[in-house]
Amino acid sequence: SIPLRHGAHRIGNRTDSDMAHWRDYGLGQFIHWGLYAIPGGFWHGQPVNGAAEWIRSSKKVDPKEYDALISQFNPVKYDPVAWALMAKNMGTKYVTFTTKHHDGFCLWPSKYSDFTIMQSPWKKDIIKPFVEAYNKQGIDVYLYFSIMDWHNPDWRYELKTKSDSVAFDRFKEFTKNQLTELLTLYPTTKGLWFDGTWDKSWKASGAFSDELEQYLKKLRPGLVIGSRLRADEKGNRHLDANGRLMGDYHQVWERKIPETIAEVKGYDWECVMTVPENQWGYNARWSGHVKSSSEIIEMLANCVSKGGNFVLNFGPKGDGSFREEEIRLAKEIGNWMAVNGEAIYAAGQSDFRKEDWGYYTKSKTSGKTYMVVFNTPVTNMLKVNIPKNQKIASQKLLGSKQVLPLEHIEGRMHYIRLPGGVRQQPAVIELQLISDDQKKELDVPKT
Ligand SMILES: COc1ccc([C@H]2[C@H](O)[C@H](O)[C@H](C)N2C)cc1
Repeated sequence: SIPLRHGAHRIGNRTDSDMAHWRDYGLGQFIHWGLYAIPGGFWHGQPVNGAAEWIRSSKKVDPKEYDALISQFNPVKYDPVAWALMAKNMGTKYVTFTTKHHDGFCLWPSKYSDFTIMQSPWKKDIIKPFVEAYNKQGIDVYLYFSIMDWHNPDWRYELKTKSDSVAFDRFKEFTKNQLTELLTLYPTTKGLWFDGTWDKSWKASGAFSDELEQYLKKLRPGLVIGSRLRADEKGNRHLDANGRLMGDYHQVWERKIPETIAEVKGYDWECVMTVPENQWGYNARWSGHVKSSSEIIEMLANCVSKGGNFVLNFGPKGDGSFREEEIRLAKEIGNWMAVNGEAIYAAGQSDFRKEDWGYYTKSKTSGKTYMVVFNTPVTNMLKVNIPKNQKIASQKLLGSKQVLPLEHIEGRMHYIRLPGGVRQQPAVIELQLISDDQKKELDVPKT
């Protein structure tokens, strides 16, 4: 292998309890909120193509004109307690919240910037009440932080000259100071979600990114940081020059889910997903396909069946309220999670062979296996191929606890009959399994 000083420092996944807790989340919420929510995808009354939180860049807005949005940021409907309750009712276990997106606007009172919530009419810390409200609901908080900062004059896309490097050295110091602020002001933060690290300047700063990660983890032992922060000294991201993951989990899954378990490569991972095709910040005009709760629940089960977490994004409006579609989605997902959460929470990949009707998950706590059924066959007969020396002791529909008929076909092939009827959401069947020898004991007639 290639000798690296700033590549992966660990072979395999983290084995500590903080990471085990992260693995068990199942369902998370992402929230993108900032100045971009004010224009909401429109500029001078015209819709702007691209993601709403990128409007400054995609519309090539004059920085002074864009930054002037700060004088309009007065979110009178911002209610972090209500936000946290909506997340709780959705069944959310962790939330990732934008502290600073690419535009450089800080939602916390940073001492190192003149472009923060304190210079807006709101004049109060947004992050602190958010963290308190979510933690009160038992939801862990992760902070999103964009390294790329369009507002900071020391930001560079690439380091061409000596003066570029001098400026970028100031920028790196600024970055480290802001991250220190965040971990100090919000000590219950469980992890940092980095973004804006694809440019040449950062890819040339592998050593710094490595030292920064080690510094942050020393400041907050147990902190969870994914693979979007680091570059190795050769400019590789996510995987180092030896193909090893740099970071605690794989963050490549942005609006995409691994097709096969092989693509997961055994790493911890999460998928982050938007409701419309590609809008993270509030956009007044959602065009293209908007996902239904059924589609989202299918993605959630898909991720958990492959050992990952699924994080759904919400983009509050400039005034701090949520749009109707997102409120409805949170409710519908929450209704399903209330009945079927045991198939998602502290669950992961099962050893059953994947079938067409949907996904298997396996609970790490109950040991039970779950069938999350999306595509009911016309026969209502669900194929189940039981792994070697295992037997199904019971098969019940979650929610109704109804025992379903099990028919042995041949060998390890069985059918479970799903009750007919039209369903809006996937059905979940709980399988209680026992090993063959256990079954023999059970079969021995009591003397
Ligand atoms: C260049 O393509 C990009 C760049 C950045 C993103 C940002 C989005 O603004 C959002 O913050 C997402 C999590 N992030 C990857 C998305 C696509």
